[in-house]
Amino acid sequence: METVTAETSPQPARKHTEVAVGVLLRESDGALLISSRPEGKPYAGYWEFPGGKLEAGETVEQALRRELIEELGVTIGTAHVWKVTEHDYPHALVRLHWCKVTEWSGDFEMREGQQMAWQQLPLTVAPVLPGAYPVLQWLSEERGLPFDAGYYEAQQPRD
Ligand SMILES: Nc1nc2c([nH]c(=O)n2[C@@H]2O[C@H](COP(=O)(O)OP(=O)(O)OP(=O)(O)O)[C@@H](O)[C@H]2O)c(=O)[nH]1
Repeated sequence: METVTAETSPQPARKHTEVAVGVLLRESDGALLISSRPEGKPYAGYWEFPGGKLEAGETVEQALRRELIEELGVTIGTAHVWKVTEHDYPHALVRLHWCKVTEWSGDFEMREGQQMAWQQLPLTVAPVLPGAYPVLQWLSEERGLPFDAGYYEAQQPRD
């Protein structure tokens, strides 16, 4: 009888987790809103763009609007998907739907005990979630700024 080992047995395809992410841009100076991941989540303390997973039946825009109310207390205006990326983490295979957001109302409140920062590029907060690097690269290119993934990699915690 053939022995099937963990290495040779077929792996079921991993299902994508769909995530809506907002790139909030401040009109006065083009700063980006970055927030830290709350305690209790994978990658707690890492900096990311605010957002979260789509719930059943939601569009990306609906999920993003809900998440930003839940996390930050602000209600966004219209949001359209700008880019879509994928990232394979040990805890999940995520598909990130990135939306630029220039209009919102309400005062920022850190409803999950996280921190937020308005930042120019390159970011000075660390560490940053690796799944956000492609967007940092595109935003840098739009602004005619260099992008160096090594700068962000060097700030990742080591085992
Ligand atoms: N919000 C956000 N998530 C990101 C970014 N980059 C990135 O790889 N992700 C990944 O996308 C997933 C988002 O899930 P989440 O845990 O923040 O979502 P959520 O708030 O709905 O979580 P929960 O319902 O499990 O509490 C995580 O696996 C996270 O690692 C980013 O810039 N922003």
